[in-house]
Amino acid sequence: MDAPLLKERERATFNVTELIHLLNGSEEETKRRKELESWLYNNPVFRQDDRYQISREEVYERGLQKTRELVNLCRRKNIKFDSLDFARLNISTLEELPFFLHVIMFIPTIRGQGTEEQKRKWLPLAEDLKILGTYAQTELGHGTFLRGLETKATYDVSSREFIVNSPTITSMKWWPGGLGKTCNYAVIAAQLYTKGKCYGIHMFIVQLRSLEDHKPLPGVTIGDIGNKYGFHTVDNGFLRLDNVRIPYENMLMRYAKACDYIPPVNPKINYGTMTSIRVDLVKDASVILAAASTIAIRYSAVRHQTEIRPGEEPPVLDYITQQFKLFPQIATAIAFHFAGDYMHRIYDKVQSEIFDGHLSAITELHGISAGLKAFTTDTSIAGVEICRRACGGHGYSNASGFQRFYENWLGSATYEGENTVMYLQAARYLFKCYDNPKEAPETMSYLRYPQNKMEWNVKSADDVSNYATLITAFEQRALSKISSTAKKLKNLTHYGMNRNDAWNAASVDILHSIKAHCHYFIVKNYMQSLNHLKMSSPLRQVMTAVALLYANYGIDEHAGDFLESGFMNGKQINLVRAKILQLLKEIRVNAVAIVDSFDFDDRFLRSALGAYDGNVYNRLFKWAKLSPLNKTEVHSSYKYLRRILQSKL
Ligand SMILES: CCCCCCCC/C=C\CCCC(=O)SCCNC(=O)CCNC(=O)[C@H](O)C(C)(C)COP(=O)(O)OP(=O)(O)OC[C@H]1O[C@@H](n2cnc3c(N)ncnc32)[C@H](O)[C@@H]1OP(=O)(O)O
Ligand SMILES: Cc1cc2nc3c(=O)[nH]c(=O)nc-3n(C[C@H](O)[C@H](O)[C@H](O)COP(=O)(O)OP(=O)(O)OC[C@H]3O[C@@H](n4cnc5c(N)ncnc54)[C@H](O)[C@@H]3O)c2cc1C
Repeated sequence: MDAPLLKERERATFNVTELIHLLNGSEEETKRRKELESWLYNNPVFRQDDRYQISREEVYERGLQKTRELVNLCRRKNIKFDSLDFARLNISTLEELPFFLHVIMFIPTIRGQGTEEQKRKWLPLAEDLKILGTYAQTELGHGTFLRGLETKATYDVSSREFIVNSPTITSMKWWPGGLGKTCNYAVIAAQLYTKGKCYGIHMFIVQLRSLEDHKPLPGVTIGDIGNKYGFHTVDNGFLRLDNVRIPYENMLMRYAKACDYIPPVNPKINYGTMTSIRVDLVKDASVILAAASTIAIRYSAVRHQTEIRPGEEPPVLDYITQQFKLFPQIATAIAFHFAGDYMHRIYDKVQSEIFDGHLSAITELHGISAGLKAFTTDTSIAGVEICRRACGGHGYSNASGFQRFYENWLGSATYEGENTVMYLQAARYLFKCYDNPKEAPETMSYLRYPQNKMEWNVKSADDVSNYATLITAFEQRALSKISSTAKKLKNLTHYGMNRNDAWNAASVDILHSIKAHCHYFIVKNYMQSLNHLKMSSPLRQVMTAVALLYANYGIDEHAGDFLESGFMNGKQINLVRAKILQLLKEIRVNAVAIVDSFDFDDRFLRSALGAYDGNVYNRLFKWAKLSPLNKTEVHSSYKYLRRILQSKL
């Protein structure tokens, strides 16, 4: 163990194990998670970290090898795909496997939208991996605008079949994970046509490849869409269907019937699978940012550079600017951890209502999950990059471990709902509640009260250490944005603009409003979660400092909003900034211990900079020697170099 990290750990003022169990939910949860991880990481197939030295094809092949090992493990240990245990295993693999769409979207869509008969037929096949499916909704021409999707499923009454067709090049399915080479089935989103009338998007189970030799079936043109920023193990694919016939029973009909069409009670119930992933992405944002913070903090405690006082080369973690970069990332990761817990609670509650036939809450769930998905993924993507940059040159090396997180996580601003679109969807719900405050859910209860002007009763740095005053600050900032935007929308329509054009004209203000609302919700949920949790006083002192940092940092980051709302003045902003510096100093002694509490296995981080023992430089050198260029002392391309060296200019 590198001495600096040892010293850092000895200085901690709280019990790391207590925080590990708190973040995991309990000691039993911690034990179970570590047991699952050990099964995974003790398998050499999962220890391959030479992924940047092999080709895309080899990376894909490794992905299938890992899939095989994961599936065998699940079978040996009787771990079901819809279990919490599998979810833990999945995040430990960073869900990079070619078949993960099968688990996170194909099966859930059948489970959520199939009739009992359809579930009896398809779920055993899917859960036993007799078939491998993906979720094929996005097309070359449309990903966001689902009502604009062009794939057609036309009901042929005479044969009791659907004819599924890609009428144009833009109607080709494009992006679905595992579609290119892995999956032999898909749930296809298509416009349902019956008796000459279009009834909108419905989901259809379509076989794409032979179960005998995996060759594409007649009428199916299919393949990989090529290299991307990340998810190199995943064969995101394209699919063109040329009048492929499927049985009537292959349309998922829990909520709608095709023959003599019966519409779903709420047409958006077909969008339910996307909502479930958005809910997961909130917690994933916490995991990704916590992993990046772990790497950056441990490295910053080991990396000594330049001088504060002559003759002393301190760990870069002693620089206040380094603390100002990194400690808010730790705080954000914990804030999003609690937001993810909240999202899962709400999701489970609404899901049980839906299964009882009450669909009213799906709009609220959509409004909340769309906003938090956008807010937490945007923020965590930026946070990972802050962590990487804080590690200087070695942060730029693949040996740092950042690229694996960053390249996969970058996509979260786009997949499962492009973030701007998700913000605007959440805003649509927020402004509806603003106009009808009595219908506002608990997360928007502040809209119910008269918007009386308030001033922040803050006179000293101590006042910005009070959860209630901080929550009020974020509430007033959000209210100020929402009410001024609502006024703008009203004026636009008052002077003759129609509602849609007014919405578009005010959409930048609308974006600011929903982001302010999400920020308020995260702060409030974070602080209320800590208040409800039992913990020792040393740990509560640390967690309080981190939560206060999250809130005060948020005020400083958006000071203009808080001043514009008239709720705060310049003097109070300076009190906030003073508080931030005081909190950085307070957190410094525990920084390494806090990231130790995230409890990431080195084999998950795969980082020469963030390994638990802090043995950075030997790990960097060992990693560099793996470079394919170092297989020989003189590279075979020397022949070109020699000509360059011998050529005359
Ligand atoms: C690295 C570690 C972790 C990695 C983890 C990786 C996991 C995932 C990785 C990859 C998988 C990615 C899979 C995909 O990307 S699948 C495809 C995702 N696609 C989308 O999300 C499409 C986004 N577009 C839409 O959802 C819709 O087009 C829309 C933007 C919502 C608009 O829909 P529409 O035009 O029909 O609706 P309107 O705007 O006219 O009206 C909105 C009303 O509908 C209600 N609504 C909309 N969506 C929903 C929903 N999902 N649930 C419930 N209700 C919904 C909305 O509330 C409005 O209701 P109102 O009452 O106001 O009319
Ligand atoms: C890694 C990855 C994996 C994926 N996996 C799958 C999968 O398994 N299955 C699947 O079906 N799809 C998948 N997708 C596709 C993904 O869901 C879509 O790319 C996503 O929904 C965005 O749609 P789009 O590409 O059409 O973007 P667009 O909507 O075309 O976005 C382009 C720009 O237009 C803006 N814009 C669009 N509409 C509006 C609006 N109404 N108001 C304001 N601005 C707007 C957006 O903000 C954005 O800036 C995946 C994508 C990625 C990157």
